[in-house]
Amino acid sequence: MTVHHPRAEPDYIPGFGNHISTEAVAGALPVGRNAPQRPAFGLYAEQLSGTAFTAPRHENRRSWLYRMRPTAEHPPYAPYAGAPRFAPGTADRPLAPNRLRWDPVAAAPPGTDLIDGMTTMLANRDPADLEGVALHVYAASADMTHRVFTDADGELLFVPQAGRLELLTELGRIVVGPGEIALVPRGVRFRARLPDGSATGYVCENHGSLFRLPDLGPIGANGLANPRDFETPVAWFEDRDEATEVIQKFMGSLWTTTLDHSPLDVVAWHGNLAPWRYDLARFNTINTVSFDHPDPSIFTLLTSPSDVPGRANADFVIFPPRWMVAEDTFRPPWFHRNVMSEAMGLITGAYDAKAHGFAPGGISLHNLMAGHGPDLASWQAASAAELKPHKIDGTMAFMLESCWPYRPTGFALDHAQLDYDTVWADFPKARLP
Ligand SMILES: O=C(O)Cc1cc(O)ccc1O
Ligand SMILES: [Fe+2]
Repeated sequence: MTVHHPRAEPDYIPGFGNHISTEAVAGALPVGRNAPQRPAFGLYAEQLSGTAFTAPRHENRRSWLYRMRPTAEHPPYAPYAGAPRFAPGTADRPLAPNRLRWDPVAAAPPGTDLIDGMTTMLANRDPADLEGVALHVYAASADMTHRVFTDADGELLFVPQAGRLELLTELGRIVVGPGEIALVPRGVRFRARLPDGSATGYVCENHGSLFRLPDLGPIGANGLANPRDFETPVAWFEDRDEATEVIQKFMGSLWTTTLDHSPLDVVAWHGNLAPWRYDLARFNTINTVSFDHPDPSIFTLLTSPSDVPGRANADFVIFPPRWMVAEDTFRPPWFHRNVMSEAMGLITGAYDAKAHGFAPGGISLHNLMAGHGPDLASWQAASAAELKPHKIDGTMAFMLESCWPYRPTGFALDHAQLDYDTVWADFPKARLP
């Protein structure tokens, strides 16, 4: 399919991982081959690989880009001195087995763009391992104008909490707001504009195998996130011969170089490695209609498998509005200890296991084997509740669950809530007969 796109607003092509062909200028895409001797208009053909060349066909992801200048044409990168809270490395202190929770980060001072407004909170594994994830939060108040960002360390999953982001990427433009998510593949350059003047949210950075839709097993062929609800932008480019800084995250550090043009100059592309956005309201939530609280894997939207079957490098899980109907059941999340490590964020509303202290924009961390579950107030309320059908509404939380324990950054350790353990204090002792 070739999509021509003359309109000013971004346009999108539906489907997850599809093979797409899109050109912003008619005739820019070669027909029947990827690298003709002379691409149309003097464009440069460039392959962007998201998986190894030899990955099995069903996992193989790559796109061919037709651009005004090759990416290879750039001066050396030097260390970037800005964004002091972005990718500083995790704290060089023993990792305590404590549960941690954070309030939302403060609003951005004026003039803070998305990159300088990023704060890395949690990370596991080294990006060079090609495994693990990091969780960042952002608070931005200014557009990125003459600079772009690219992450060699992994794909970026944006989870806006307030304010929309317009992501102008090499492969097209995406507008994403609270209640939606967007993914920018590893290595794709982009800049972010703020249509609402400011924006806060989360970024899940995945160093491991690409996020994919989970297998559905006995659920069947449909359900959870359906492939057709993912939207990939059509080709778009800017022809701008102005100095443009490129900030790159590479092996856990930030680097900078400056081009004499915008690298968002991809006039056409084809392939199955591309950015996308997804509206969380499209998630087909499945849950019990009898009794007991199912494992939260029932809410998996995306999974990044590890080499161990069934043990995810990272699962991106959401807790959407839903009816609770279970009979003779303690309905909120149960008390548990998990071999997986759980980082959570809250986009809006309240989370049913935490009556107080977990605010939209906040984060909680329950690393492997940390005892956690409902706080005292939630436990009391749910233990006494009349079990009629009840709609949990106006809420959206997410979990980035990983088989690798998370390490907080120094900033995160220094800003954690001091009293989180007390939410599980003073549970009444069981009374035996
Ligand atoms: O800890 C949490 O709040 C996340 C979670 C939710 C749930 O419904 C079951 C298990 C679980 O870890
Ligand atoms: Fe949990």
